Amino acid sequence: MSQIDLEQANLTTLYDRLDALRAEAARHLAASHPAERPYWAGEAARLDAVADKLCFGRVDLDDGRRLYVGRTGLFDGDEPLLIDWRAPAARPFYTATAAAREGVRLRRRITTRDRTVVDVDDELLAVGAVRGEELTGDAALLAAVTAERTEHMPDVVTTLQAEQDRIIRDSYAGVLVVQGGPGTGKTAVALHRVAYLLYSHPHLRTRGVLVVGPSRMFLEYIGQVLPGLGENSVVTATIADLWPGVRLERADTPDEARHKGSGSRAAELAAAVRGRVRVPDGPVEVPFEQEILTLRPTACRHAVRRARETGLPHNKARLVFQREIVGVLADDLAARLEAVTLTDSGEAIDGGDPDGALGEADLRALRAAGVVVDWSDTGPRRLLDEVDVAGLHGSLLADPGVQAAMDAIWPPLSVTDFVAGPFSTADIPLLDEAAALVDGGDGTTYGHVVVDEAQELSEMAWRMLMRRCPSRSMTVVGDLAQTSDPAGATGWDEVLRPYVADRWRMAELTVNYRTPAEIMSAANEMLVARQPGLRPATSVRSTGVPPREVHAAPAEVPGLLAGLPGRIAVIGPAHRLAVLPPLDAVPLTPAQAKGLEFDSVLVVDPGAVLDGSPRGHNDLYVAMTRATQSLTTVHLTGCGF
Ligand SMILES: Nc1ncnc2c1ncn2[C@@H]1O[C@H](COP(=O)(O)OP(=O)(O)OP(=O)(O)O)[C@@H](O)[C@H]1O
Repeated sequence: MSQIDLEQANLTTLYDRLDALRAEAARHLAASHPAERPYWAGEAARLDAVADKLCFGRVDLDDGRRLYVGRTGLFDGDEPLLIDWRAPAARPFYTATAAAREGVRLRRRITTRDRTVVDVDDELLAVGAVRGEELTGDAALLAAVTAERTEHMPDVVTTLQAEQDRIIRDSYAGVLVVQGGPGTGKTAVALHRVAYLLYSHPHLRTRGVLVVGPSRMFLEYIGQVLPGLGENSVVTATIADLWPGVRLERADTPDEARHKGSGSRAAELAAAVRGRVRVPDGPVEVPFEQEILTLRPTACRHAVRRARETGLPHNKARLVFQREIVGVLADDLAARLEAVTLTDSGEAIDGGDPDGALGEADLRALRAAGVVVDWSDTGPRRLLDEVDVAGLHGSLLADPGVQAAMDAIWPPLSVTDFVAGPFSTADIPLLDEAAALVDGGDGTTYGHVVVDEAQELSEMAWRMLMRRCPSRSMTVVGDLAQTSDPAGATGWDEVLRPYVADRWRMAELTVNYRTPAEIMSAANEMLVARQPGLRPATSVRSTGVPPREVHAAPAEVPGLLAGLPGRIAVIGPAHRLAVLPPLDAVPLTPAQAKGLEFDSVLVVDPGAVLDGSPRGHNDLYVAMTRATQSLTTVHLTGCGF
């Protein structure tokens, strides 16, 4: 029996088992109690998702055991048929090398199409040269990285590399920063890490995981990775998506973006909200029913202090303030009601009975104030018991005159009192900050947050994300050399320290799986000239084809696309893209191209990209490093720029 036949027999057993589980899930879905159906629907979707490339690896161990590794765990009774790639037992499949074998004698990569084994690729680790921590599975990896790109990012679970695996399985606690050059798999690693964390920390399924990306297009591009790994419960969003319902109608200048993104806006907003509480200089007269009550500044100050001590957002602390003020007014009112009825010496006046019982007028006043009066009780008594006082509080609170007096001191506020439209993206964190100060926001939080292209986030955007992640369990993915937002990050420590002190750690990725060496070297040369000290990532392959540089009129650009391989992007400043004729390619600005990749890339007017913003060199670097096969830079001619 050939090795392929042998693996085919095993694969058939695995699919039989999977089919049995799918049939069981379908049966439960049809027959179970409605409350249980969402679970079975999720399980059925998960089992469907893992069916493609169900099993992709095998390790033979020194102790004679043979383990198959795949997208999910499958068992025959207690006997493991297939180990989930996230299980500890599967780890050596990714990390074992000839130098550190971890008990692995042989690693086999199994390539399947539909339910058929088409290839097996063996690495014998027990013998052979010791090469340190080399890339594993070269043939499978090269096939993966040279494959033509589609509009969706593929998962790379079959060819994860050791340096990536270490990051994926890193501890859940604290903030892990994954820094690495373009194409080093930061996004891929972050998404596989989410799948791993959901597997190893099931409580995250209820607490939720949020993945934040730079654009909707990017989120669509990565959108199939987690479902393909059987994980359907993760929320993906841009910063703007986290504040739904706002129309983004303006673009900021770099200076405006920097200003709006600066952390000092937080203190300013806090001061502005605080400043809306105004204690009066002198006594305030408060009309209530037939009475004019008095509020003194000391009482107001005391109430304000009590409200502030709670630390609640403005509109919630307002209720505490009101309770305090109403307490003061109620005392004032009670004293007056008593005074109407009895003098200090206990004499009845103003219609009261000599025995101290209430007169008709008093009873009417009390009833108007919402105080419950026991009509059968005519003997002397304290006028207001606890129930009366509560009733009085309610009446005072509901009274428009009292409300107006309190609102003049501690008004109800709304977010738009502080951040006004038309809004830009940089206003979103300001709106969120204002909401946190005014009413506490919607309070949605997650158990783990992944931030992709994290170098782009302003200090205000970080505040917004930290509010959604009280556990501070985060995976932060980025490349400081690709920062293009004027308010973006220049160092991870300065970004994270305010929130987690030194509870953050950095892992680096060093191998570029996307961009061939020839393109990478041109991009690095361009960047290093403007930003010395950059440590370029090593490309995993070279194509022998250097980037092309051409001069062409806009009308000639479509002709430049002819013969380019695969999916093509044309990347340039918006006003340059606007002068091009319709193209059979995806037109993108460098900001829109963030995180995406294409087989072929045409960068239009690199000079204009460089001059387009203070971080133009980072934009050009991003544009050049999107290509997996071919890069052309086009200097536009004949259009009077
Ligand atoms: N282990 C791997 N096996 C196969 N392909 C891989 C592997 N790691 C990464 N890749 C591929 O390399 C490409 C780049 O990955 P990814 O987009 O995650 O990089 P990145 O570091 O986020 O890039 P950038 O910062 O430039 O956006 C993707 O096509 C990804 O599928």
